[in-house]
Amino acid sequence: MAILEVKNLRKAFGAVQAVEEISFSVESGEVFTIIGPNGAGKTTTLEMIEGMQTPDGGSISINGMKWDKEADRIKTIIGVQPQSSALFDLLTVEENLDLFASFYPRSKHPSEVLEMINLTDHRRKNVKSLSGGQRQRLAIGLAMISDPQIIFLDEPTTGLDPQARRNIWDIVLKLKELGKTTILTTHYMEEAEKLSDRVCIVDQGKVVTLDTPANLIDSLTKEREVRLHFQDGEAAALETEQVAKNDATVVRTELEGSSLKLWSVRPEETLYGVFGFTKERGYRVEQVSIREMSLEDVFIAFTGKEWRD
Ligand SMILES: Nc1ncnc2c1ncn2[C@@H]1O[C@H](COP(=O)(O)OP(=O)(O)OP(=O)(O)O)[C@@H](O)[C@H]1O
Repeated sequence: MAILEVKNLRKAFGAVQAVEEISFSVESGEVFTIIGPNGAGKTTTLEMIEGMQTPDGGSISINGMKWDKEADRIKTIIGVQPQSSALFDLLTVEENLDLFASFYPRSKHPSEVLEMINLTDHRRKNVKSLSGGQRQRLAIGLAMISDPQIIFLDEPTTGLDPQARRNIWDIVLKLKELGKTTILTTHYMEEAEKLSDRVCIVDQGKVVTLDTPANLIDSLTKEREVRLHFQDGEAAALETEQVAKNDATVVRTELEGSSLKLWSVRPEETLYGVFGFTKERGYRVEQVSIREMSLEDVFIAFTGKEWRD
């Protein structure tokens, strides 16, 4: 069942069309990730769904409810961690959670949230003494305190080191186990690929593609890059390139010194052929790799833009 439905969403700031045409629906229990270049309209889209910006056009339905009619009820089922969170620096972690819990008629017990965000041992620390990753985990905890069904996380891992990022991934996975729906934006492809049930790529205020990470990767060309490095130098690589060029599975080749790159539609078959030849000649190949396509390749293919990490 779709818990969130967004149709033909539009928003301009003066002459800037931040969101031009965004439509998607999110199923209950999904981790749904929006990625896109800087200024693509991700935050504006999230803020409209969260009720913080009014769309110029289009519709938003959250569990069948609309902002103009049932704002109070919508607020009880969503939790928001904005890109820059306002935490009370002079209060402790636990006091921040207690305070936010007091805003809601029903909330989770702060100790339960502390466990989920792995801050139980730090609960008596002042927020100002927390690390960046701990602050971000607390911000997510505050979004979770009302036990919402849908949680919005806007770039929760930006600027964090790899370990702190992984700690946040653990929280997203725990939320999924609890059957919550998570709407995420991120600048890290690895994160989108690892956590998301579906990924929506937006560019210039429009959805350019939307599917599971695996389907998006499969939708790319079937060519894979095969790399070989020859111990016997350039001549061996050159000779092998000539043979590979006549192989029907090889689409194109590139030679760089003793390294040979082959783009193949059936890498395994290509390698059988190549190794048949190198064995016959007694050439030694010291490194072989097949580069798999990633979400980053999908991003580049659909937006024509390089990804920045
Ligand atoms: N309040 C505002 N006033 C004027 N322009 C705005 C405002 N908010 C966003 N914009 C513009 O709208 C466009 C989309 O911005 P938005 O923040 O939604 O993009 P984003 O995809 O979230 O970018 P980033 O990845 O950098 O966070 C940008 O050109 C931005 O400068």
